[in-house]
Amino acid sequence: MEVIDVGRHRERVQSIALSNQDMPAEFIRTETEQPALTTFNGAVPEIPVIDLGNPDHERVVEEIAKASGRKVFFELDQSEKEEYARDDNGSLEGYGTKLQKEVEGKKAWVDYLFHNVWPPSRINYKFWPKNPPYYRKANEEYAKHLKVVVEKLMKCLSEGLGLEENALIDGVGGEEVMEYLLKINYYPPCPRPEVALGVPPHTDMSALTALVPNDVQGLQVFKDDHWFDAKYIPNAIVVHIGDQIEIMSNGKYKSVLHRTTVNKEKTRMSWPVFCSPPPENVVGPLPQLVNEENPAKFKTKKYKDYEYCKLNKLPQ
Ligand SMILES: O=C(O)CCC(=O)C(=O)O
Ligand SMILES: [Fe+2]
Repeated sequence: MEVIDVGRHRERVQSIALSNQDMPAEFIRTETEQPALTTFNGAVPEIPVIDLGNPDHERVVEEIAKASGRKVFFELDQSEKEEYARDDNGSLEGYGTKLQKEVEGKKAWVDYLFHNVWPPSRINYKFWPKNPPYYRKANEEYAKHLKVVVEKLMKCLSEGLGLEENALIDGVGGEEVMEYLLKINYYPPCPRPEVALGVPPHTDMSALTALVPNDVQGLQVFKDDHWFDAKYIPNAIVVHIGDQIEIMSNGKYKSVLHRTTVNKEKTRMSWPVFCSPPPENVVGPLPQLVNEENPAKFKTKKYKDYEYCKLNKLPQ
C-alpha cells in the first residue's frame, strides 16, 4: 500500500504491493468465510511517493463518477441493453450480465459493460452508452488523465525494481500502445447478500487496473488468510497490480487477489480501467530480472494467448 501525495489533490494507490506491508487503516478486516486461496508472500520493493501534480484530478474523477448518470444505462430495459451486447469475436467489449448466475457456489450479482477508452484507434463508439450526452466527453477526458497517472505509476514501479524508469512500460511494448479497457460494474441491491458475490475472487490479467468506486462498500482484498474491506476514499483511484506486472517483475510484485460483496439496500458501482499490452505483444519476465539464481517463473507469451488461457481457465 502506498499513498501518492499530490498536495491537496490526493490519489491513493490502495491495493498496490500489499504483500509485505502491514494493513493500512483504509483496509478493515472482515470476518467473512475464507475460501481456500493462495496468500501472497513475495518481497515487495519500496515504492517512492510521487507527485502527480495535476490540479484537475478531483474534478476529472468526480465527473467520471457523475457521468454515472451512466447508471442510466443499466436501468434501461434488458432488450435495450442487449443492443450493446458483446460480439462473438473474442473481444471483451460490450454489455454482459452475471445477475443470478451461479459462480463458485454463490450467486453472482453484477451487470457490466466493457469498452475501450484508449488508444483512439481501438475505440468503438457503438459500445459507448448514448446517455447521458456528456458520457463521451467525460470518458475521453478521464482516459487522458488516467494515461498520465498510469505512466507515472509504471515508472515508479520500475524504479521499485531497481530498473530504469521505462523498463515496465517497454515490457508491455511502450506507452503509446498500451490499451485501456473500461469496465462499468453495476451491482443492484441484492435481497440475499450473504449468498451472493459481485465478482468472485480473482486477480486482474491487466498490467495495472485503475478503479473508481462509488461510495458503497464492496471491494475486498485478500492478505494473510483474510479478506479486508478497502475503505472508500472520495475521489481516490484504487490501483491493482495485475498479472502482467507480476509476470514482468518475475514475481517481485504480486497480482492482488480481490473480490466484491453486494449490498441489500444500495446499488454499488465501480469503474475499473484495465491497462494492458496490445493482444499481439509478447510479455514475460524482464530479462534484467532473470539470471541463474532467479530463473524465469513465468512463460513469455503473447498477451492474447495469456488472456485466452485465463478466460477459459486453462493452464498458462
Ligand atoms: O467493483 C470492484 O470494486 C472491483 C471489480 C473487479 O474487480 C473487476 O471487475 O475486475
Ligand atoms: Fe478485478
